[in-house]
Amino acid sequence: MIDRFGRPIEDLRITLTHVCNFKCFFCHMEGEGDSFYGVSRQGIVNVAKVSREFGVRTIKLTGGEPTLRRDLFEIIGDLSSLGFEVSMTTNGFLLSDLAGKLKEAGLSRVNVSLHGSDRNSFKSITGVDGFSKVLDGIRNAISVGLKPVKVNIVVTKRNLANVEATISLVDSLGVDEIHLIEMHPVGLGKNAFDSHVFLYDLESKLQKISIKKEIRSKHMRPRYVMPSGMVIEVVKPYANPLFCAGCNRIRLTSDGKLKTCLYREDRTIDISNILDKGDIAEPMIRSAFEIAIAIREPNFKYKL
Ligand SMILES: Nc1nc2c(ncn2[C@@H]2O[C@H](COP(=O)(O)OP(=O)(O)OP(=O)(O)O)[C@@H](O)[C@H]2O)c(=O)[nH]1
Ligand code: SF4
Ligand code: SF4
Repeated sequence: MIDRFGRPIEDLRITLTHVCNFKCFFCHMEGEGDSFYGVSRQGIVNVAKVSREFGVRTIKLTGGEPTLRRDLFEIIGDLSSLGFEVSMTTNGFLLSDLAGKLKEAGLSRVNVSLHGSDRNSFKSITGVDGFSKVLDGIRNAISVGLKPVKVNIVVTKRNLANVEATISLVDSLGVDEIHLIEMHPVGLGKNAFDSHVFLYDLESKLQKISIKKEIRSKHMRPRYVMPSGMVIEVVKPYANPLFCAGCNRIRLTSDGKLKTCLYREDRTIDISNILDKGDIAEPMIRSAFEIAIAIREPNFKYKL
């Protein structure tokens, strides 16, 4: 089903928890408030089932750090048996132990964040001495057959100087794709732009060394195919009307709201009280989806 701006809803992004074992200075917590533990397993299943009727086919699990959610394997199992492609975005700290079990549970693919090319740069951004553990996690994700394995690099003034080294390192690990991400100036108050970097310069370098350019329908993201075959996707989500024009997602927040846009607190529908309430849950969730599609709009728009 499409919204008033011709955009289908195909992807459900679920915040499983706000708990995290890292302290990245740019963390936007999916633009949500302070609820720590996400909605119940049954509530998630109910929302997912209804979302299928509206066209959702893929589910992204996020946080906080989703691997800290105790019933993660059960939730992945439920969602993949409903026929969804289930992927997860993680900081990778626990992946060296968990990748095999996640794959067995039904996870298709994984995005792992790696914001530095060495122990110190990694620690200065995440607040945790976890560089080699995350590298092990990435290697393990590849070896158990999660595919594609993508690595997220949020580019800021703190790591700009070693982004190219991080890209080379990631390429040498055999990763399928990199997301080069422009920092969201969200939730950082008046310091929001202190560390912000535009990606134009990096992108023009990629353009020169790539062997092919593609545009992904999701968020109209440009993708550059490197000589090794690895793809680098440039994610410029802020003040980018093209990005919003290709937005195909809806969110379930950790406190049980359907959220139509990352940036819009006023475009949410609170379904926390009915999410797992037996027979009334599904019809009520269905109405919430209808409302969500009716009020959904691109956050950044061209003014013609
Ligand atoms: N504005 C905005 N930014 C988003 C949205 N979804 C993802 N992003 C940005 O994209 C980055 C990468 O997100 P991921 O969760 O790793 O991946 P994904 O965007 O779901 O994409 P795939 O896994 O490639 O399908 C995030 O850190 C955000 O900066 C969205 O709906 N709106
Ligand atoms: S790992 Fe993700 S959720 Fe955790 S602090 Fe960093 S950006 Fe936030
Ligand atoms: S409409 Fe909102 S959620 Fe969608 S891409 Fe734009 S800012 Fe992100």
